[in-house]
Amino acid sequence: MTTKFTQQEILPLKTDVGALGNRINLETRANHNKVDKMMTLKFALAIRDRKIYRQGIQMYYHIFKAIEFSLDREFARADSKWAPLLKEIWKPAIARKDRLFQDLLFYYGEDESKFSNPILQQQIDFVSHIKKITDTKPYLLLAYMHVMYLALFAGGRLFRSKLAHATGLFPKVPGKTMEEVSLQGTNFFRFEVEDEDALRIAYKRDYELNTRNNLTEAQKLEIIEEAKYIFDKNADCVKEIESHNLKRLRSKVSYKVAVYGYYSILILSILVLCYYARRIILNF
Ligand code: HEM
Repeated sequence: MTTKFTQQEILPLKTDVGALGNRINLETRANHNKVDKMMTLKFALAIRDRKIYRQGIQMYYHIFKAIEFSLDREFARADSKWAPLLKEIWKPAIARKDRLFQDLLFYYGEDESKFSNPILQQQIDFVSHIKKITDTKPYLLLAYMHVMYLALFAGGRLFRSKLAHATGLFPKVPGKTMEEVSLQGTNFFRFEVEDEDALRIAYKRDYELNTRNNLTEAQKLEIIEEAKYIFDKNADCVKEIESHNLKRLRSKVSYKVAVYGYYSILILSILVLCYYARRIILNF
């Protein structure tokens, strides 16, 4: 992509409250701030531990896979009223499912069976919600197309710069530099285009052009409500990963306590037995 757009020419000003994207941002500010604070903390931990990091991107794999499945399903419907509008906005370079798949293969040692289906309940519920709700109301995909994909150009960029310095995340691979290895595990945050900003602006422009006059006010309000739900579900899924890890850690600790406890009691009993046996023998 070579075209350079100037932001002022193409995009609605942030103060333009008629633009659906701006309305979503305004109405979800509190939800965004909550998820932003939570994820900044969790991300700092995740990039120190490969296992936690891959759980995080696995969650996003399932979410983006469900969105892109639902988009493709709509595009394939010959009689779809919404497919032409959605196609005007959608850009194949923005798709994330396949890139996350590549990252996950890297982190799970090429074993697809370890991540192909969600196992945590919040993720299972969110995925089934996305597929179901967009089946009957395809225009709700517009909430996902704004919230999930534009996040990549804002918070996603911050994540990418932090990832570049997260050397502990990447394994040492003989014959490869750390930079080469890190490229294999960070496809999610990169776009295969010449000019990433041009992609973002074209996407936002087409979103605005196609949503301003082609939706009823009631549909716009539903999209805004769905956007709030998306932020809240993101937070729920992150919280669930944390409590899942805590549970596993606790069960490991209690297992150790149980095992060590058993051996300690055994050794103590042997010592007590020896002590009394010695006393009995000495008394004879
Ligand atoms: C550590 C986590 C995050 C940080 C630091 C962060 C940061 C940011 C920043 C700096 C902006 C630009 C604000 C502006 O231009 O006025 C932004 C916008 C945005 N973020 Fe986040 N964000 C985070 C997480 C998320 C998540 C998890 C989502 C979605 C689930 C999200 C969705 C969005 C959206 C939709 C926008 C508006 C983009 C646009 O209109 O172009 N963010 N974020």
